[in-house]
Amino acid sequence: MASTTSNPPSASAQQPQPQAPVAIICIGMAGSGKTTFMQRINAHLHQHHQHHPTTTAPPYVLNLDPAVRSVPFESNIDIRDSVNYKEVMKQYNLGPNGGILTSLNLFSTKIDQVMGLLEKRCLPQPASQTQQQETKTDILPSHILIDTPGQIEVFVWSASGAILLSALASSFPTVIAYIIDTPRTTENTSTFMSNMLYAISILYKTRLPMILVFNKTDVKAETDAVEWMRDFEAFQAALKKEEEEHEREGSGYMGSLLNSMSLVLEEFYNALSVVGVSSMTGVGIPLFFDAVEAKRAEFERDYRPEMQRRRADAEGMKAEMREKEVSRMMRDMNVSSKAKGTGKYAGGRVREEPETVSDAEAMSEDEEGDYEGGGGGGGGGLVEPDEHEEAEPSEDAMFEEGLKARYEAALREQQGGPAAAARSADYIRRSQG
Ligand SMILES: Nc1nc2c(ncn2[C@@H]2O[C@H](COP(=O)(O)OP(=O)(O)OP(=O)(O)O)[C@@H](O)[C@H]2O)c(=O)[nH]1
Repeated sequence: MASTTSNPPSASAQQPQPQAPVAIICIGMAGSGKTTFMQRINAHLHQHHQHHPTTTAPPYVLNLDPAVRSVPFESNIDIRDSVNYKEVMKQYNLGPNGGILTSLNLFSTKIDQVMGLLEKRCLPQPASQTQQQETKTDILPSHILIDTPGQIEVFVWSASGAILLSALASSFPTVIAYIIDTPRTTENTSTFMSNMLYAISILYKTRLPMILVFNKTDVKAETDAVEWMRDFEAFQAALKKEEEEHEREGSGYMGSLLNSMSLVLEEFYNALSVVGVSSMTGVGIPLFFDAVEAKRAEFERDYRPEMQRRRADAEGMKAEMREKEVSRMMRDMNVSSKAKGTGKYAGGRVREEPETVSDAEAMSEDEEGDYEGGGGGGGGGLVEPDEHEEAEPSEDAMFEEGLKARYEAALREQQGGPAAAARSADYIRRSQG
């Protein structure tokens, strides 16, 4: 397991300024201590900045919890500045969760502005702009801290959450800090397992590197949790002990499920960094920043190429569809060229255009004679009306219509280039009326 609990104290202070700051998204169940943790890491980075004012910048902070009454830290971007959660609840007649979700949806429609601001403040600007501000020596923040609503599912499983996360991860190395209330989670093995399964679902949904932050270690150390993760036999022993202590009826099913889960989850545990912290006292915070640095490297190494691959796949699928359209058009054009004289229809009659009124009259008389059938009239030139000839005009019309539709479709496909995020944002904007 990639536990960082035995790592040396933070080296982040001595590290050179990275190109792009790492975005730390704090996710945790209500009461896990997420906000206190945010406050603590924010204070840690501010303190670091005070010690190295010429080489470091304070973190850039975002609050995405619309329902929080007051945050004990200053945010550079606060969802509450653009969305009034209470008003949203009233206006849309929603409960607390619906209010948070709708507020996030409304906020995500501003994702372009948010990202524009973030990139302006946290990424090196093009030379022309920096030259204009030559007098200022801009030191960029090395961390972007993001607080999220305690209603995890509202953030992680909503379209707006996905939009915000994917927009962030496409501009910055992004890491999830999953905050866990250690005393509560290690109360028993089933609570522990439930929390781990929840963390897994977040990991697989967001597909971002994750650090498990066992908080409140001043109340209870994270050692039990770490042992249960490292050694499934230790977990199974704890489970057995619980069963004996409580003489649980029908615990056989639960017991064997938890046993099996502990084996299955080994792979998942290996992918995680684990740190024990106390947001109250600050113990373990430097270790957390070490874990962030490790995850930043992991993001660049594994996640970014994977993200780019997924994007290329999506683009590839679009290109494949376009390719199919083109080949269908080419096939149709081939048929058309045959129809116009190179294929089996080439022998068909080609109607000459009349040049004068008398020509036209003569031609129409000829035609009448032709189509009247019977042996009379026309002297030797009588031709049976060709079925194809009858069908030809409508086939042409159909072809042209189909071609037009396909051109339009191809055009739409080409113009449908905006990022999925922007499209979804637009969808949300429209659905909000
Ligand atoms: N002893 C101890 N208490 C903590 C620690 N971190 C947070 N708490 C307490 O846990 C409670 C919840 O903390 P919050 O930071 O409000 O938790 P939250 O996850 O942001 O909660 P929501 O705002 O409801 O999402 C508060 O009473 C904190 O004082 C810690 O490290 N040690």
